[in-house]
Amino acid sequence: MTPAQFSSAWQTVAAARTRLAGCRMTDLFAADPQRAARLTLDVAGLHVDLSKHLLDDAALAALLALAEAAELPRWRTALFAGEPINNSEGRPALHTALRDASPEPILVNGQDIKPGVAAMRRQIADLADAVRSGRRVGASGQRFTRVVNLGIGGSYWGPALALEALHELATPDIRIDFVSNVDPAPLKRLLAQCEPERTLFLVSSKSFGTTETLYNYQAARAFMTGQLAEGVDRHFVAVTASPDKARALGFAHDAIVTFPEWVGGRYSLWSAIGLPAAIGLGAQCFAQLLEGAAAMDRHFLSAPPAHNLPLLLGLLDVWYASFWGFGSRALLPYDQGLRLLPTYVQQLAMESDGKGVDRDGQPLDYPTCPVIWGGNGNDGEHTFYQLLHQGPATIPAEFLVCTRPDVELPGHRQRLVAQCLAQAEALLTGFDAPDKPHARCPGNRPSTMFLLPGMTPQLLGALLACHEHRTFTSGVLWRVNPFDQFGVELGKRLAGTLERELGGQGVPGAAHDASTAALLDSARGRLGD
Ligand SMILES: O=P(O)(O)OC[C@H]1O[C@](O)(CO)[C@@H](O)[C@@H]1O
Repeated sequence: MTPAQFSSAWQTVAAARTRLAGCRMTDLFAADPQRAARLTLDVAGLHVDLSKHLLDDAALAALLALAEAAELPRWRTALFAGEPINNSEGRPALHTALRDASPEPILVNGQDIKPGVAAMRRQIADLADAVRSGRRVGASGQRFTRVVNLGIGGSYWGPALALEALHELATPDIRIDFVSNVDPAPLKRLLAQCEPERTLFLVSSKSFGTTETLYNYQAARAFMTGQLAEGVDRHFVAVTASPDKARALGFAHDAIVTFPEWVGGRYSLWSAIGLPAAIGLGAQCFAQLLEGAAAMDRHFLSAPPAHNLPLLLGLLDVWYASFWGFGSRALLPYDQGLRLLPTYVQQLAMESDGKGVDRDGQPLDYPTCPVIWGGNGNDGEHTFYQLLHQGPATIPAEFLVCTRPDVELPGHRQRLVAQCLAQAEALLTGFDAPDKPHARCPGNRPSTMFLLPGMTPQLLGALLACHEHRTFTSGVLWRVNPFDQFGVELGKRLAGTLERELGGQGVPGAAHDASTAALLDSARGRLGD
């Protein structure tokens, strides 16, 4: 791609946007009876309707041309081949290799990584089986009935989401808990409830340098040391890409499960970070999750662009954020088990594409990642949908509902599906009330609809991989590096300084703005009480 080609393709999309300024989606449907069918895809078990979007064929063609001009096919090949596309950190982003069952080698620095991946998968399966079967027990010989994952961000959301989404498949014999943040209350409450002899802690951190996780580890370790006469080590396993740091904290070689540095934190569910899910759901179920993701990988690699689900979703994300100026996107699962999906995607998309400079550090002159937000769709109807329907801003919505047989509580699922479909219809068609402006819904608000036939490990894997690849697609079009996250570092550094100051230590060179200095003084007095 030359900058001129890219810029010309960008201008063509901008012109399409200008042309569609007053377009009504209902007119697009009226002009093309096949629109719904043409813009609905069935991929890896996901049935996805993309027809309710502010997009006609010419605009779609312009977006597809922009993807070509941004060299999306070349970047996609580079992603899967393990090229160091995370250029600021000089490494590949090979989450796809974690679920690739093909025999072809993938070389990183001249070495085939596949045997290492296979060994990690065996280690995950062995540990999960050992805990579930009671082969691995605590210091007093008792089976583990509770596993506590200490980890945050990517070392938390993925396994927590998988366990909630697939709760029907989880063993009732082992309770899996997560403690992520450094707020003392959740860990204290959990420690008060747990039976130390039957509790296993997983200390999950790619870097093994994340303060929240290390604080929680130290507290949990101190608690267990006070409770058990001996054998505390048997109750802690480190899951990390930095085994040296775990060893430095006293973890023995056989108490460390490692995964490769080239797995990004927010892409790490498929690695040993998925261990809580493998223990709760079983190794076979975990393997099926990876199979589903691999099916989406194959689709993303091989489907023609106009029928490629993650690619089209990524294009729509760019279309709305950069060309229409829509500043947020709502994820609305009508499924209690997918309660954490918006948060998971929030980290995935916002930490990946929330950038203001391109891969080479040059400032961008267009908006990139919108704010991703959302929550359970049915609860949302009674909480924030008012703003979706009548607020002044357009917020593209993404609905998801499972259409499995209505047998759990007769009538409930049918009603749930009806409500989900109704909201998308209402956003599209709106409601005219000439004499009552406060009752008028403008409509013409875009949405995507995902129908899933149920919730299985394969479907969940495909869904999450779809979000990964759409995030990658939009990142390529925005020309950002989706695999670093330097923006989170500044706050961590400042917190280190403030923490020492709150503790009464002087920090040479520390200087604060007047507001922070005053707050520091107030807080210092109160913390000391
Ligand atoms: O797994 P780690 O290294 O503890 O990091 C936790 C999270 O912190 C982040 O680095 C952001 O601070 C995320 O990218 C990551 O998922």
